[in-house]
Amino acid sequence: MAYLIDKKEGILTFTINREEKRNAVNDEVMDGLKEVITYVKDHNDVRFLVITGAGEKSFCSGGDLSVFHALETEEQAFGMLSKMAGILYDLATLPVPTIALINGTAVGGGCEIATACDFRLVASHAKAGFIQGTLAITSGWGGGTYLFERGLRHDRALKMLVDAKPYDAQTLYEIGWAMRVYFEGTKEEALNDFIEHMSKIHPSVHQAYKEIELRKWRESNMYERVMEEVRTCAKLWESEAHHKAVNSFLTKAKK
Ligand SMILES: CC[C@@H](C(=O)O)C(=O)SCCNC(=O)CCNC(=O)[C@H](O)C(C)(C)COP(=O)(O)OP(=O)(O)OC[C@H]1O[C@@H](n2cnc3c(N)ncnc32)[C@H](O)[C@@H]1OP(=O)(O)O
Repeated sequence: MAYLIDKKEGILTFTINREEKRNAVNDEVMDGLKEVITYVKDHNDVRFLVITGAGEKSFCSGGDLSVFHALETEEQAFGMLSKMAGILYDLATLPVPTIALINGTAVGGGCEIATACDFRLVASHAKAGFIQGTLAITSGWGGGTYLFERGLRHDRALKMLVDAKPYDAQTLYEIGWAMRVYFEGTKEEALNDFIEHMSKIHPSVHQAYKEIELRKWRESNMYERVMEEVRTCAKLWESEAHHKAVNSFLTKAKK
């Protein structure tokens, strides 16, 4: 199975389970993520939604290029990008705190998933970056739009996007993208430590604080802004430069 779902004591954990592909996102992962988000929306027994990746190497390496490389035109790319952008918008607007438990490398769309979450807990060996620029595209799942909403200094957020390279955990903490870096123990221990105090607060309080942020997003047309980001990426997607870069990654991997 491309993903695992676990629910214990109000913590719903979604694990991308494609270690051999560095937890790249395919349609099955997208559909699984949609399923858990819908569950959280429709039930009141979830206090925290946690997203993580299987193994220690990777949180998520973004879209599965071996699958999505088949999408050639702007229109075809828009279909895939807008599907995942819609899922991440639903994730970002959930009424419960969401936590990206970053157990390893988070690049491309993986960095977007993490940025759509409220909190980013990062393993000290992990790296993260919006590497889409190296493929001659921008972020296309809304991640750029979320990054500018996450309170990082504007120059740091913009640099992270235009650098298009993975940053180490210390740098991610210094620029304000990572909330905490964990150095020892398991990721589960790091998570438990992180939510210990929050768990004691009544869920209605968490919900009320999240609503404050969501009100601001609705007023500033957040959904429309995310979809504009998707359109921009879809336009770049059909360029020769993009297809050449992806082809080069896929053929390099096979050598
Ligand atoms: C499509 C949406 C778009 C968006 O809107 O954001 C994106 O997500 S674009 C970004 C797509 N992602 C990438 O470009 C990252 C590609 N991967 C890597 O750079 C590296 O794999 C890594 C994540 C830094 C890990 O490096 P390493 O540990 O050295 O592993 P390998 O490179 O050897 O990979 C092992 C294995 O996994 C396959 N793989 C990795 N990432 C992807 C991917 N995103 N899509 C498909 N396959 C991927 C890689 O090809 C290797 O496969 P095999 O050769 O068959 O073992």
